[in-house]
Amino acid sequence: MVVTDDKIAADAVPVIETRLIAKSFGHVQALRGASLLAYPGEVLALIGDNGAGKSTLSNVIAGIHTPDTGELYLRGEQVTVSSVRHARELGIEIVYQDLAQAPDLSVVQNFFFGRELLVKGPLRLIGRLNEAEMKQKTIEAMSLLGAQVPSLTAPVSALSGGQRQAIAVARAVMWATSAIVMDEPTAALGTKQTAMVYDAVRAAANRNLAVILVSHDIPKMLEFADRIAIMRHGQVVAQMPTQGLELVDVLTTMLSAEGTAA
Ligand SMILES: Nc1ncnc2c1ncn2[C@@H]1O[C@H](COP(=O)(O)OP(=O)(O)OP(=O)(O)O)[C@@H](O)[C@H]1O
Repeated sequence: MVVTDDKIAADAVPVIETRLIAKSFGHVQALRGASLLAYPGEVLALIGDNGAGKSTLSNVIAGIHTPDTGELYLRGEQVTVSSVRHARELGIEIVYQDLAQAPDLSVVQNFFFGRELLVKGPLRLIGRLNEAEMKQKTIEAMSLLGAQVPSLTAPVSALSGGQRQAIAVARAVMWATSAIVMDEPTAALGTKQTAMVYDAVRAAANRNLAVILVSHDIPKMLEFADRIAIMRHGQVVAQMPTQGLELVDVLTTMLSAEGTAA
């Protein structure tokens, strides 16, 4: 079931579309024909019971897993995403729940990890990092999201979980040009820190990225997300706008949708 949303123009092209993606791990069929649409400027919550396939589908979009069958489309063009690096080249970033960052590196170094800017200019400077420009770009990205940290040069291990996660979101926003996939980005956080990350997520969507947000917090997703996609047994069984949607509707759909794919 796909319920159309008034906010999405009828001719809008999804940033991300998965069509009938299947993925098995040994004998476990994690995805059995998962079809999902994510549009620019929206937060799409991906919900479902444990083992429904949310992380696997996210990981396929982010290039971590290669699907066995099925297709992935980026702005209407079919793509084969061969690695996380390739996904990044296509403008798709992933933010993990485990605050995956290099703890001993600074905020700036984490922002530019693997993508360091080098000084341009005379031969004697070749190979040197352009620390001033990297710092400036980091400040811009953080302020864009309203994220604040005590120091950009201290190791990230010295920061709170919320600050680190806000950095991870800001970093993804800085590099993403199409979509950000977030797998339970607030799972390890307290209330205040969670609010900080949600603010950063909304700011990302406001920059016209599609944000696919895996979450177990259905009430929060009903309030926060623009649309919700429900997964069950490796399929997306419903996608609908959250406006006017009640928790009971979602739970009913989750329970009654067995065997029907979107
Ligand atoms: N790397 C893997 N190796 C083997 N089985 C896996 C692997 N990743 C996922 N699975 C299995 O695939 C199924 C779907 O898992 P997935 O993590 O995608 O579900 P999920 O909806 O994200 O669950 P949860 O909410 O518990 O995180 C599960 O049965 C899981 O055990």
